[in-house]
Amino acid sequence: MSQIGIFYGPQLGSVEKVANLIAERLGKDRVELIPVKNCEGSEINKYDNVILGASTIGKTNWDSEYKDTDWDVFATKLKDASWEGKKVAIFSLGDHIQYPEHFVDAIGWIYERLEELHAHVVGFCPAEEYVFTESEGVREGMFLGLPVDEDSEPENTEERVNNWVNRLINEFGF
Ligand SMILES: Cc1cc2nc3c(=O)[nH]c(=O)nc-3n(C[C@H](O)[C@H](O)[C@H](O)COP(=O)(O)O)c2cc1C
Repeated sequence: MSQIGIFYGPQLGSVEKVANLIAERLGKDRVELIPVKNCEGSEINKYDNVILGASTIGKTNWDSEYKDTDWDVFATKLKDASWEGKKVAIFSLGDHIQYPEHFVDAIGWIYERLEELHAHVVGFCPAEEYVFTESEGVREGMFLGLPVDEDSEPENTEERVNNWVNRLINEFGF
């Protein structure tokens, strides 16, 4: 059994690229990559530690019946997993130039759901390392996960991922 499941969506874009980079840095022997499309929440139970990766796309409403993105559906299935004893980390792709007032809001949307489920979330990042106006992903000066901006500052992605993974290795307890 792999120890870490990286559940990510959508496929074929920047989220998938960053999911792969995180998997490489963690070491592919301890990681499995799972697209959230058509995935059941109970799949999460197979892993000791979990990473959830999403893009932030406008005003998606993950609570509604309206099913638009892979995450609209999967977010409603997080409650089907057992979160006890697991550690979970979040990353989101966003664009701090085009969407400075909603930068990586998806981090906040996912965090709120995990909070309701009493999941143990790790992998926070200092907000001062980013330029943006507002984000639902920030509390008390920290992003509640890793923001990555492949649209407007891709040159920072590798270093951001490396630093985050180094912290995660500690926080996951390897
Ligand atoms: C319609 C649309 C809305 C977006 N809204 C936001 C947003 O509110 N906040 C943000 O940080 N990025 C926003 N973005 C930027 C995307 O999150 C970014 O391009 C991301 O890398 C897309 O991931 P993907 O290539 O895996 O699809 C938006 C992009 C699009 C196309």
